[in-house]
Amino acid sequence: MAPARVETLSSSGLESIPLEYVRPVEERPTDSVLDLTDHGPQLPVIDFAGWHSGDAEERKKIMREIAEASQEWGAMQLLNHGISQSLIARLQAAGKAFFDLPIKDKEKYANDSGSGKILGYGSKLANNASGQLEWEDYYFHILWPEHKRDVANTWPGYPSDYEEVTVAYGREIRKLTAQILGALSLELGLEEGRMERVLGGEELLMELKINYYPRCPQPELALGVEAHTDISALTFLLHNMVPGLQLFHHGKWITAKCIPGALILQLGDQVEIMSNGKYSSGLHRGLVNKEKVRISWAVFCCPPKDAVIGPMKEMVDDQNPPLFPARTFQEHIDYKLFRKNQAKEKATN
Ligand SMILES: Oc1cc(O)c2c(c1)O[C@H](c1ccc(O)c(O)c1)[C@@H](O)[C@H]2O
Ligand SMILES: O=C(O)CCC(=O)C(=O)O
Repeated sequence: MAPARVETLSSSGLESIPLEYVRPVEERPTDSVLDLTDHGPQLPVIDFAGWHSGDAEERKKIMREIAEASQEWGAMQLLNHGISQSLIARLQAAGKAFFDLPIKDKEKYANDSGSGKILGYGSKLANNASGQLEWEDYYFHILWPEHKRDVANTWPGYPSDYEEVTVAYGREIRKLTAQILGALSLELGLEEGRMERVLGGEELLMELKINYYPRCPQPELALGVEAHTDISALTFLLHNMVPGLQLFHHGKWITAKCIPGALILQLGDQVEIMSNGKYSSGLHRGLVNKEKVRISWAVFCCPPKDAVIGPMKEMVDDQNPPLFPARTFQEHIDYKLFRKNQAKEKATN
């Protein structure tokens, strides 16, 4: 049976959400997500404008800021990242046009996430004992490299420019990925191309997940995405200027400000593992609200599934023993997304 779409629930006019969406008390959002008046700590904002200026000092300053944000927050907002705002606007218009289709048309692209087939249109299935669900529907497909994307069978066929704009956006994100991995490598005292090579070089994989968070009648009880760290190496995130992303920082959930033109960069587990904990994979979650639909576009940059990722040898010595076991990316996915071999992992970690 096809899982219930959150959009169907939302548009049915119900006043209270089904029990599966009610989070345990300790997970519920306590602060109002729309209260952005707090003058407390905020996600670092890094201006990338000087990166291409040819000024070596300017580039060093940006690299330092990226490394500091990666240690302190595991996330940052990037301004003047080099991706044109018109391309971003077209990408977002295409994704929104797809989700604006009637549900029956989107169902033609439905995935089978219960069998581990997550490509296509889907909604989260419970993968834990408590059976908790997230208040979102999504579309998930491979973006890069070209030979791994099956546009005809796994990408939205509507709107007609979806493929053109999404491919163009993927190309830009791939360039930015190389720049960020270069900065992170140099800041660890490594050669610029080191981390990109470990992550597969030309075979580095990028996946796009469009998160669609319908209006929720009881946002104080639900979560759009539950608290997690990304399994990827890097995640680049765009959104439709509706607040909702929260980062866990020094024991507190901080709502990311919506900054026009900014791209949010989230560090994932693979970078934390490779750097042996020098960089951190930021814990984050997504809230929902009563008034507005929220949409976000996450590009997950990952190693190929069979790549074995562990702490890089330069990061390990007598004073810095390995903090993580080496394992294939597929093993990491199975453990974190599908909770396979959990008992074994618990016993060995
Ligand atoms: O490469 C990644 C990195 C991630 O951080 C995630 C991902 C893939 O996929 C998750 C996902 C997508 C679709 C589903 O049906 C899932 O059960 C999980 C995604 O949410 C994310 O954490
Ligand atoms: O929508 C967001 O802001 C966060 C999305 C996210 O964390 C995810 O898709 O893994």
